Amino acid sequence: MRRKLAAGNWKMNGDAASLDMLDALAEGHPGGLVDLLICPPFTLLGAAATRADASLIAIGGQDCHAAPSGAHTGDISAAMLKDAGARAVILGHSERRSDHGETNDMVRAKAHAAIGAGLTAIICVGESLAEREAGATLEVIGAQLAASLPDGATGGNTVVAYEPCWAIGTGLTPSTGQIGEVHDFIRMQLEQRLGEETGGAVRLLYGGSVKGANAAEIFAVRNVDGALVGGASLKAEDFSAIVKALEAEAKAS
Ligand SMILES: O=C[C@H](O)COP(=O)(O)O
Repeated sequence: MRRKLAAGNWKMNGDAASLDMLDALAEGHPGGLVDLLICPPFTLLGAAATRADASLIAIGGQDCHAAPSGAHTGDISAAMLKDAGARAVILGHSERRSDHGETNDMVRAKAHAAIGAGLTAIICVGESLAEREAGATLEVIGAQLAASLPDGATGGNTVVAYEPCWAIGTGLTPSTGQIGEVHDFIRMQLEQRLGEETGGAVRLLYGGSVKGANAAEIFAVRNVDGALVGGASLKAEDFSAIVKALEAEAKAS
């Protein structure tokens, strides 16, 4: 049985006052029915980890460098994330792929660094609108997954997030049928590559305009084990509505 995971990606948002949401989130969800992860910007990571220390909320980074240390101005290593209190790191988000030209090979190298440092690697994949309209979604996702997935991936060290680029921050979401098709496909690819047991243990998150209003129907889709949430993870109230829907699904399944 895969534990469900609600992960929040604050992207380039938030300041010290934003950390108050961690207290509210912990207070609203004390039971540990699902896993909770918040990924603030690097500047808030240490403070967030300290603030969340007494709660069941894990803190994660939004990126790391593939090298363990060295002359890489402006970058952060996986070990530095770990040292600051992170337990996971998002890798290959479409905004990193488009803003910074990150390739599948780079994502895979970063994932090896993350796992080596004891972090869970959250590998993001997703098609553009043009790719979906061209009927190439599964081909694109399959290629990204094959080349980005780290060697030695397990349910313990790797999570895969499906985030269609056209659904991120737009208010648009794929139909539940479209989400199910991609998640079933990713599950099949994972089982083929890692074996049924290990491939079946890797959690699959959906990301892209998840809100309290659409969370329940998305979480009911087979092979959706939770969400990677952007905008709606900044406020405790918004994120909590999503977590409640995931808790309800966890209870039902
Ligand atoms: O990492 C999160 C995703 O990019 C989703 O962002 P969003 O919930 O603001 O659409």
